[in-house]
Amino acid sequence: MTTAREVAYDVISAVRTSDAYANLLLPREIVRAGLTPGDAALATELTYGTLRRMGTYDAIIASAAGRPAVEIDPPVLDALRLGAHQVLATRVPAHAAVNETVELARQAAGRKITGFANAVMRRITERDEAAWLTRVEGKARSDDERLSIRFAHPVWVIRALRRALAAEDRADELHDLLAADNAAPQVTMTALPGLAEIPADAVRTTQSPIGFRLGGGDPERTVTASAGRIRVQDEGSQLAALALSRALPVRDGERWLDLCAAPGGKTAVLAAEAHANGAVLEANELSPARARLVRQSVAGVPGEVPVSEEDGRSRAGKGRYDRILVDAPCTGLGALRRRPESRWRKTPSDVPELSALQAELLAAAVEALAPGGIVAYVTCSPHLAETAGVVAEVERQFEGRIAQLDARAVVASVSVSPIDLPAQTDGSGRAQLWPHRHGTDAMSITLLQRT
Ligand SMILES: C[S@@+](CC[C@H](N)C(=O)[O-])C[C@H]1O[C@@H](n2cnc3c(N)ncnc32)[C@H](O)[C@@H]1O
Repeated sequence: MTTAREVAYDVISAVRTSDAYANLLLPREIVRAGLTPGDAALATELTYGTLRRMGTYDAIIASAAGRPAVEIDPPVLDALRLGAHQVLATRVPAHAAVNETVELARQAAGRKITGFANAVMRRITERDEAAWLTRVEGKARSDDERLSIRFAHPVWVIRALRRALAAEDRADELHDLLAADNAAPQVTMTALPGLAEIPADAVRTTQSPIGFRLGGGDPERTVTASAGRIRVQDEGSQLAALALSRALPVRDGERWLDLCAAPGGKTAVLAAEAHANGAVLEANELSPARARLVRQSVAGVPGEVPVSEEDGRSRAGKGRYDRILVDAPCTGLGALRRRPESRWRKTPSDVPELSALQAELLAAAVEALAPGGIVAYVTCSPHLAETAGVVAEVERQFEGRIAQLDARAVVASVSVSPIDLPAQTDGSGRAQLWPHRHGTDAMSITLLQRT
């Protein structure tokens, strides 16, 4: 029988050895192991917690082992990371965590490693997390490196997040943001507008008018029972889709396009909004496998949403549209809570490549707008190169032909209760959502209108 710890270990190993995504692999492994709901929750906490805080644990393990983490045999290091997480951040009894870790290390690397694994784990149990942090932070060479160890974010990500907060004069919120990135997000759901009701016993979200959280029970069961009209979706994604559909009153017969649609969460909201307001929606997704997810996502909405499988840069110009969503491929630095390993995988060199593609997708969308049409440029990254930088470049390209709408005012008008969206120091209308401030992914929303 496979235990919760073994499932967590296998997923953590697969993330390292085969670039697996924990959020996709873990649910499959939980089913395969036949874990009870309690053990499934434990496996999830252990996997996500260990992967998120890996940088911190590596510094602690290195100190306890007296050698850099990179010099430890990787399968053994994975076991120690999982062990450190249990000892320092969960209520798993220390002796159980030590024994299990030594056993995992033995299975991975043989008997000869048990003495080492045992010694490192015992040393880790000698201090609590706060004492370890004080000790390992003392070795940092800069303030950013200290933050990097304490909050388990790479230094370049910390700098990018600080700059994005400073762009709205809120750099003092950096610690809150980094802490929020390390907490498990609550499961938020959406009832597609006009097609499903928010359950009476649910807690409504305070910003999105179509969002809620279940008081208890299984979200998947609610989704299935609704025939796809209730979906799991971050509240920020709900606001981003509504910012486009509700920016201006909808005229009958408007044509809408979702240019980078998969897996289709925002497509489903747009499809429901289009259906309710007499507009027609088309969707597009480059990856055929992911385009299938988009088709599934709109299955619960009456009417047809054709889904093409093309490069958005050439697809956009095949029509004239009144509203286009460009929810562009991005670094995902705004969704670190959800994808625990991603912060360690992304590199600064991903940014220029992605921002070049983002600018091309946005330019193609602007080109395809009918007069008066609007494009919502959305990223689940707050990195300024992917947000303000891309928009500034496209504004230069289309000078005199596009105007920026006040996305902050639109999001505020959609929001159920007052929402804290400070002005951007660049004077733009961009709305930036944050995990620590809004409880959402860090979505950036810009609205551009063709004049
Ligand atoms: C951020 S995701 C979109 C999320 C989606 N809007 C949702 O809410 O579920 C970006 C998508 O763009 C797709 N993509 C990447 N390059 C593309 C391109 N050149 N043209 C169209 N889609 C692209 C990716 O496969 C990915 O599915």
